Amino acid sequence: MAAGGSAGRRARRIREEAVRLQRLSREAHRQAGRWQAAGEAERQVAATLMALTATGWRLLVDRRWPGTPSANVDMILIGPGGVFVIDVKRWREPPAVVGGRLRAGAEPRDDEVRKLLELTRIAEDHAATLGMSPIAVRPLMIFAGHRLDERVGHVRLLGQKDAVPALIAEPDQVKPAMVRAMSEHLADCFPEHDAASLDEPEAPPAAEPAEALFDAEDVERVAMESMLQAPIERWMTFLHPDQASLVGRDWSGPARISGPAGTGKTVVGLHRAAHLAGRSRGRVLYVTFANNLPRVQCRLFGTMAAHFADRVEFSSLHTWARNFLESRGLRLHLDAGRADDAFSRAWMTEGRDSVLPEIEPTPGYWREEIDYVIKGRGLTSLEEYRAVSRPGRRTALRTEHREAAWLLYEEYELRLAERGVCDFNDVLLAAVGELEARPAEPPYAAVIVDEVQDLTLTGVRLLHALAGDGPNGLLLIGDGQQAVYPGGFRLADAGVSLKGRGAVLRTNYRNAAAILETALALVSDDPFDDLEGPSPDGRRAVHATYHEGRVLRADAADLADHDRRLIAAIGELTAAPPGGDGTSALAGAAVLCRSRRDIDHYHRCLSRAGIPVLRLERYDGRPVEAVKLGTYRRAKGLEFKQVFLPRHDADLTAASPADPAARERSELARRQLFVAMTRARDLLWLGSVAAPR
Ligand SMILES: Nc1ncnc2c1ncn2[C@@H]1O[C@H](COP(=O)(O)OP(=O)(O)OP(=O)(O)O)[C@@H](O)[C@H]1O
Repeated sequence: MAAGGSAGRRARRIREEAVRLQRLSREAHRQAGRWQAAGEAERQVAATLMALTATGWRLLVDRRWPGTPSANVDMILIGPGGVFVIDVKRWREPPAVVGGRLRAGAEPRDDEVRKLLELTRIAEDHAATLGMSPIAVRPLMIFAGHRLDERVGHVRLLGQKDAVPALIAEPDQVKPAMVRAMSEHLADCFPEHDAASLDEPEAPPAAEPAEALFDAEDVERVAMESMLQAPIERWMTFLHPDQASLVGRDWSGPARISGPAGTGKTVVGLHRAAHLAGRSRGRVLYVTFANNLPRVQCRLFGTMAAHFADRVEFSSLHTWARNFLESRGLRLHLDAGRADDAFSRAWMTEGRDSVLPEIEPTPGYWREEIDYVIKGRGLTSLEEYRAVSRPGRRTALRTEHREAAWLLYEEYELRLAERGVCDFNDVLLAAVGELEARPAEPPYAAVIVDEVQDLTLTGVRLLHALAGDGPNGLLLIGDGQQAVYPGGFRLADAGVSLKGRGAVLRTNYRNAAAILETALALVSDDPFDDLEGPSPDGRRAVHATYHEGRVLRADAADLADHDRRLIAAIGELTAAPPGGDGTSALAGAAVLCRSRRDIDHYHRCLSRAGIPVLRLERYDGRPVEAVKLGTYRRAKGLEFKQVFLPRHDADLTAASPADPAARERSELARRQLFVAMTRARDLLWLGSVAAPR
């Protein structure tokens, strides 16, 4: 059957549905005549909304405001699009939003907005006990006799005729069973208001309204628009009650959410960003270390809370710092390539022939010492460096090693200066300095930091300076077991005091049980640093919820055999039937590699086999008919249905306990592999090449 034929049928169905809804609203208006206490405006609005009950919505009318003797809430509407706390207005003057404030003609109506927000908060708290995220509970004012579709802050303002089309256009977020459970729950929490209820005994039917309560064409238009849109990724309205309570919790100062991989930390962070945006006038900053993650998170956030999309800023830490400096007229010449060159030269003159190779011959180790310990902590003198403890680094350094590392650092700085360039740490250090001298204006209402374990101490200091110690200002989300960079600090070093404001999530929602077990077994003996203190080993209490899935191992004789098997395994996906969103299984697949060299190699292999590839640098979370390709580090915070890890064990060497630097290296390699493994939901493919005899 031609596509046009089925689209035509769907369009006809939409038109019939719109006309049916309109007919139902007239019917409902007659029934609303029984609702004696209400005025005609409420009756008309109730009738308008009652038409939606034919499509799975439920309407509670004139309910008591819990805890008050006589205050009421006009309506609560519960449906696939969420929960709406509704205030009906009958203003003679047209409503208008001027300078972000609601007015009736010239008169400000801030109190009415405030009252509705207060009521919405109560509804949020009640909805959260069933696990509904506060962002799915929305305040709505409906204006009888006026046409508009605007917002004042979090509150949506709709004309009576605009309400049904707008509500139908809301993406489906709540399943029918949950609509039923939620409406029964809210009906208990908001009891019927004294005399008035839709179930009152029969009264004379109200006269037919002079004109239709809404236009069938409007409903038809939005339904058509949503049909034509790309499939909207389902987002989560329902959280586990533990997660929901974290989203709405009031913290008196900086707080932390931790928990093993896949336990919904980011989901809580995103819902909390929306929640805080709804409760404050300022902007919320959502920061991560990785460069590509903000793009993915921003898109996800846009689908789950479009009404706050312009209030939450997603950025990587370095991009934020550079933009901030630029906004202050400060331009640093960041050049990672020339900084690498400066370090290589410094190593030749001050490192290679020093005492440092006794401890660790690879220059990369000492570059990390500078990046994460010396500059990463913002140390400014050898005295400080001599005294500092180095959490996360296993190798103990004696005084002569610290002196040699400091000399190497000074040489590196000199070479950077000669070249007129700076490195990433310089950007953060400059931003901290600038922020301390002249605080951000306007300040953010809140700063949420995801994957905090990958930041340096300077990075955390910067964000702490930005958010301050105020209530709900700073939220740090992360998991030390997933650190893919060498550590180097504790939160206390950054002056961040959590004072018990922390929560640990323990239910994994992402990985099939077999995948989670394999990943946890890899790191179970490795101690790790969790920003607040060390953890003696990697065994952690975590419950799997998702059981369908498997781990496939391909033990190949040589690299050519290995790569053939990889391509064959990916090829099988292309043969699988398309998923519900119409994309093939390829869209959910990722090949993750240990190094950039491997990336180039596998890009060539995949392309030669005719398999489309999308590099993670360009991925924004949208389903694309291509295998995603990137390093373990780039895959931080992401997830895929199928994850392929070619030559996954090539870096996993057994380190002798007598060689702490080698131990540190192999622990880091295992943590990175652990992160890559825990990106997989349903299938984890582990390729190995047998060692030559
Ligand atoms: N209450 C829940 N019910 C069902 N699925 C959930 C729930 N909470 C989170 N998820 C899903 O679990 C997956 C992992 O969530 P998320 O990415 O937030 O975890 P995370 O702890 O940040 O993971 P990581 O630390 O590994 O990056 C996502 O697909 C998310 O949609």
